[in-house]
This record gives sequence, structure tokens and C-alpha cells, in this order.
Amino acid sequence: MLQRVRSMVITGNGTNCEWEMAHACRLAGSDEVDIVHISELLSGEKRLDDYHFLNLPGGFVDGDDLGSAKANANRLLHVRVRGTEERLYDSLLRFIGEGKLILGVCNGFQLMVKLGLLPGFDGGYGTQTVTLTYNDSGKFEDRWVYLKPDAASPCVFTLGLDGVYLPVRHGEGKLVPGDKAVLKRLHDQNQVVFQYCDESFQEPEMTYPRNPNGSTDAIAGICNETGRLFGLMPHPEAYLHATNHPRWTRETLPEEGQGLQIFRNAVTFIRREF
Ligand SMILES: NC(=O)CC[C@H](N)C(=O)O
Repeated sequence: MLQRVRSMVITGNGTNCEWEMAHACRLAGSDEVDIVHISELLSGEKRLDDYHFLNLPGGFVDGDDLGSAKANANRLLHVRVRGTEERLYDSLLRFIGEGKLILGVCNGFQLMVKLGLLPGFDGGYGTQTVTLTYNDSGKFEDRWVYLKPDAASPCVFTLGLDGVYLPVRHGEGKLVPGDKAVLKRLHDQNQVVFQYCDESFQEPEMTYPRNPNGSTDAIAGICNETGRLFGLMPHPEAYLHATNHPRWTRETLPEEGQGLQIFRNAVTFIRREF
């Protein structure tokens, strides 16, 4: 039983959800939560090895140049940590190899996909097999969506969750698999964690605006085969308290927002496993 769960939220170059993500980690019971600038990682001042839970927040890193998160993926893949031969990507692989958890939200999800960390079939990280691209609407979508979790998914973050209601805010959220075999495998292995759905959380929803971006098979979030890496377009850190809900003055809601359970599941899992 781990005494001190340590979480890192990476910031810099245009992230904008790091404070909410850090707040979520604290509310979820993480004993230490650090917002770390990517340059502190590249300079070697901070090390991923010292943490258990990595959070990749949303934002507009590098101004979405080359497509969301693409330039940042190249930074992680190719820039060496000062004074070493190691890339941040190498420390990420070690982190994953140790069974630690990574949560990527929106821009963070785009980063995981473009780094080839998700879906990561057969642990083959580094090969990109799906992408997140421009919304079918041709514009930035800022709205709340209904999400249906797959109860059979190995995802450790969504354990015990039923339907959830969370906001999206993105221009490039349409998930497109590289080919049909990739899509089939995602479904067969229950790596499709969340699908956009109707208000009763029953049926996946293919049409706009319930499916805000035209995502293939209404896919909103996926995990890797171990369920320890999870990425999603909606923002769980943006619904931590009833007052985050768009209708909180008109509806009676539980005080806790539905997004918090995702972080609590992560912290609980780490405390038990390490
Ligand atoms: N909120 C976000 O993280 C947005 C991600 C990205 N900048 C997009 O527009 O798709």
C-alpha cells in the first residue's frame, strides 16, 4: 500500500487546464501534485521517474501548428534531456513499463495518440494508428456531451462509472482509425472506453450535436490494453463540483461532479498497486 501518491501535470507552451487537473488530483486524494513546466523536464530539473500519475492537460500547445499536439509529440520524441542521451519519450516508456498511469485530456489525448501511446496495441508504442482531426462541423465545439462507458473495458479510470455528462471544447476531436482492422481491434479489445450517446446514456450517437465532432463510431475516449493509459476528448477536470454544471441553479445535483471519480479511481488504483 503506497503511502504517498505523487501526481504530475505537465504545463507549458499553451496548455490551459493544468490548474483544474491538479485540483482534481488533490481532491481525488493524491498526496503530492506538481504542475511541472515541460522545460523543467527537458532541463532535467524534474523527473518523471519521481511520480506515479502523469496528467496531460488540454490546451493549445504550440498554437495547434501542424495539427493539435503534433509539434509537441515531435518535441517529446526527438529532443534530448539536457546533459543526457535520453528523450522525454524514453522516460515515458519507462514510466509505462513500470505500470504507472497516464491520463490525457483533449490536447493531452491528441498528444497520446500522436505519440502512438494510444491505442498502443501489443505494447507497440511509437506507431501512430489512429488520429484526432478536424470536427465535421468545421468549427470549434464548446458544449456538454453525454458519454456512455463500456463496462467491459479494462480502463482503470472508469471503474464503476455509469453514464456521465462532461464538457468538450475542441476543434480537432474527430477520432479516425488508420484502417478498419484498427477500429475492429479497438472494439474487440474493449479499448473504446467512452462513446458520445443520447440523454438516457443508452445508444451511441452518430449525429451532431450529441456527437460533437463526427468521431468514428461516436468514440470519445480510448485506453490501451492494460487500461492504465487513458485519453478522452471531454474534460473530467471541468466537472468536479455541482456548480460546474451548466444547469446547477435549476437542477438538484449531487455536490460532487461526475469527473472526479475518474481521478479518484486513478489515485486509488495507484495506492493499491504500488
Ligand atoms: N481544449 C483543448 O484541449 C483543445 C485541443 C485543441 N487545441 C483543439 O482545439 O482541438
